Amino acid sequence: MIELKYVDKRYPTSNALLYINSLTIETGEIVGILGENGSGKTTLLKSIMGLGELQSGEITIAGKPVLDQYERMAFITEEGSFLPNSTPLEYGEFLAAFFPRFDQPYYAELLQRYELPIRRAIRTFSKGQKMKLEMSAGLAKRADYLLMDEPFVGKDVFARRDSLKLLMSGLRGDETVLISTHLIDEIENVIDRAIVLHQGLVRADVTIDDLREEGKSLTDVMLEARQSNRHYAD
Ligand SMILES: Nc1ncnc2c1ncn2[C@@H]1O[C@H](COP(=O)(O)OP(=O)(O)OP(=O)(O)O)[C@@H](O)[C@H]1O
Repeated sequence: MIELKYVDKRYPTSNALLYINSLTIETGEIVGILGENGSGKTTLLKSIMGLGELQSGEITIAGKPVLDQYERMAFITEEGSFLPNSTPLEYGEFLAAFFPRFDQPYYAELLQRYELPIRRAIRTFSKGQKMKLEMSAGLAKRADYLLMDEPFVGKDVFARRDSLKLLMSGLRGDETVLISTHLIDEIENVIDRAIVLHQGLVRADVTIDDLREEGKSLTDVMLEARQSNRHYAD
């Protein structure tokens, strides 16, 4: 379970803020973090990962501070956490040294499944190949908490479907997953719950089951979140 209480995050060089009074993500939930550019998605994921200091508030993972749970977490971002001059093989060795749970046979299996050249420097990979590598590494960490920041951005529709399939087929099923994305249509059938941020505040928090019962789509929720902001701003 991920719990945020009175989280206040600001940057010294901008007016941007993230403020979350109370938010609980249950174990095993797959949650979409949605919102316009600059709404705070990355800031939220980074804060949960313990990257950057909070002004106030507390974030716990299974009741413990984030930094105590680091080896149970994987952060998958478009920027990539790999070492560009290394090869996938070297990167795997590096990860195995740092993450006791790192599953090298599974990593090798994923690299093979995605036909990645294991002995070539990662910097020479295409964007799609880098993302597949990043996801393979993230999944092979056998993490309990997977945080993914815009994993599908900049990819053509086929690469996006591939990435989504890779993600879903690689899960054990009991992981807690947070995915920030702008791809509402792609994600709707994958997530259990959607959290919509706007200007650093949670504007909507809905389960997909409830949405379906109400006959609404995620696009409707996004629009409502934006309109509620207009009233708020007025
Ligand atoms: N290091 C930083 N220093 C100053 N301001 C920052 C920093 N990082 C983010 N911000 C600001 O915080 C706000 C939220 O940014 P964030 O990257 O969390 O948004 P996002 O929802 O992930 O956006 P996008 O969809 O464009 O990736 C923005 O106004 C951004 O300019």
